[in-house]
Amino acid sequence: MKRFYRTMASFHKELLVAQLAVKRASILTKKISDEIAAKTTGGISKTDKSPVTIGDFAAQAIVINSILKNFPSDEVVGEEDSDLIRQTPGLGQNILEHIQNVQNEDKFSSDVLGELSSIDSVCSTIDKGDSKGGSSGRIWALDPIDGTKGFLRGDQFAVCLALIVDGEVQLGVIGCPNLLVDLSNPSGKRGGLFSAIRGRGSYYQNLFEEVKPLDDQRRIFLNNKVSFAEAKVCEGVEKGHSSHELQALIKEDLNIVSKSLNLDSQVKYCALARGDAEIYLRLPKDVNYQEKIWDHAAGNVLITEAEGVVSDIYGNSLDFGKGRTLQSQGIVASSKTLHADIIKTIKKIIGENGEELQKYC
Ligand SMILES: Nc1ncnc2c1ncn2[C@@H]1O[C@H](COP(=O)(O)OS(=O)(=O)O)[C@@H](OP(=O)(O)O)[C@H]1O
Ligand SMILES: [Mg+2]
Ligand SMILES: [Mg+2]
Ligand SMILES: [Mg+2]
Repeated sequence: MKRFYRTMASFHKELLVAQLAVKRASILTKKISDEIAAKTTGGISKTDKSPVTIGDFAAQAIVINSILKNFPSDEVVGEEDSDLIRQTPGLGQNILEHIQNVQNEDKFSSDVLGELSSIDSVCSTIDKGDSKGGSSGRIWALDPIDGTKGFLRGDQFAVCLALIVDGEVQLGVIGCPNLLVDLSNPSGKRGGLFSAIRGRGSYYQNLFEEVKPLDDQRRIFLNNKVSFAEAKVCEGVEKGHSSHELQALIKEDLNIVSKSLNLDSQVKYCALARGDAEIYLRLPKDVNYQEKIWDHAAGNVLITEAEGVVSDIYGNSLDFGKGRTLQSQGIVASSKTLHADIIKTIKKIIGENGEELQKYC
């Protein structure tokens, strides 16, 4: 019965809510990103020393409020919590002001998304992202700003939202406020909205235009006609998030000659899905690091629905039903035609079961 429900589900309402909420959060974060680029604002450190900004908190509040207004029984796995806001004088007021500004600017979406009007409701909404995840029920995975380090540099970042049903990602929406519409035109327009529904395909439209029905958006695919000699690779920017050393060895072994595209956040998945590159390598920098589900859920369905493949570094598909983390190592996403050879090369370098992996971490 569950399987029947899944194949019949269209997720139309979920998609509309997700797209409008991601767009609203993207307008807000883009404004802050531009202020950061102009050096008028900055970030704060969490207890684990990773960065967080008013943008992360405000975006999480907006998106969770929108989801729970429409689907009150759903759960959310969100990256942030409100502890720091409650401990820092003035922070809550600052976040609320940003939220209210975007609600005014984006007023016509308020019928669907609702509005937040107090610091208390902002904090309690952020804390509703505390689901433990798991393999049953409807659970949204939210990264309000993925690539916070990129965001703080004025580079790439993304607002990422996915719906996981019974452990399987069914829908993903990613807003990329700083992504060029055309990578070959650096002074051109920016802003991409990427959406995918399992069984329906992956789609793209300009982020800052009115959200269109899927059929009026551009259907996108990975480039499946490219050899390693022509292939372009996406890698992260931060050397602490993936092993650039090991990635260089893999590229060398596969005779990949083109210069990598270094992009923060799930924008890497979006670049592949749009055909800007064919391979995404994320080899672990720490053997014990567990990737978070919100860092990969939306990108996962975007790639598979664009006729690509995503796996861990051993070629196994990713399991989004294990909790708040993926209990696997690293990520390899690529065109179908290239994936098996990439995994073969990785195993040749690190060993069939990663016996040599530690050397590169
Ligand atoms: N050690 C380690 N290994 C792997 N990943 C880590 C690690 N530490 C942090 N993170 C997560 O990386 C998320 C950002 O990933 P990016 O793809 O933007 O990184 S990068 O492009 O390589 O710089 C980042 O997400 P955000 O916090 O949302 O920015 C983290 O969840
Ligand atoms: Mg973070
Ligand atoms: Mg992230
Ligand atoms: Mg984040």
